[in-house]
Amino acid sequence: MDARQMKIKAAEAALAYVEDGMRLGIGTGSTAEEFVRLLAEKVAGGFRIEGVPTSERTARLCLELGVPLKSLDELPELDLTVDGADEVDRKLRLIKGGGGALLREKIVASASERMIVIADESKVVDVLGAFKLPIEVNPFGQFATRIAIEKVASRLGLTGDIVVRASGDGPFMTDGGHLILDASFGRIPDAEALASELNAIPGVVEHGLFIGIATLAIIAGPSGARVLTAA
Ligand SMILES: O=C(CO)[C@H](O)[C@H](O)COP(=O)(O)O
Repeated sequence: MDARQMKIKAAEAALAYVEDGMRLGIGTGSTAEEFVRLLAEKVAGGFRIEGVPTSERTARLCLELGVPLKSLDELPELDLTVDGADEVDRKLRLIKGGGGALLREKIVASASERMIVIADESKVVDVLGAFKLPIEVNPFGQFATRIAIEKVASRLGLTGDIVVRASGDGPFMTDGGHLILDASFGRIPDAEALASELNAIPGVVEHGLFIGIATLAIIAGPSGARVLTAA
């Protein structure tokens, strides 16, 4: 089974949790896009859902494939969000934001009763942090914000480069008009402490640590999909 087939397997398994009439948060990234494709087939067959996309990219795909969309303001309470992740640990703590959509992803998932993560085995880790932690920051005062992040990291014993994410010739801009700083901290032994320290920095809009948000993960490997619940 190749990488794409594993993503499809995880997406298929997640679809079994989606019920007719649900208000559904729809994630961003290549795994979430497999989910959108499968969902679109069900919708074409008469299945009714109302979707809230977590990015402009996902919104475009949904519209192209006929998945009905609403804004989060129209549907501020959702039944379920299905989304990918860059890392997931055994307590279902996540790093997200590889696709730069972490702010909307976190808002949508937090407005949902449940969040199901879909991923392949390569995303499961013992300790978060091998994937660079995306931190979304306001462009205003970005250097001051970076210094504040470095100070917080150093207090927690974390070091490593913090780099502005690029896109083409310029910086990558999120759907909300912010920058992403990718922090190469390596292993993050206390994700809760880092999350709350980052939340306290005014220029930090959001960060990619999702703690206490995911309720279930569907992890696909070469022999099929398995369900991961918080240890
Ligand atoms: O957080 C995300 C986007 O902001 C994605 O869900 C994450 O990057 C995983 O993407 P993929 O399924 O392509 O590996």
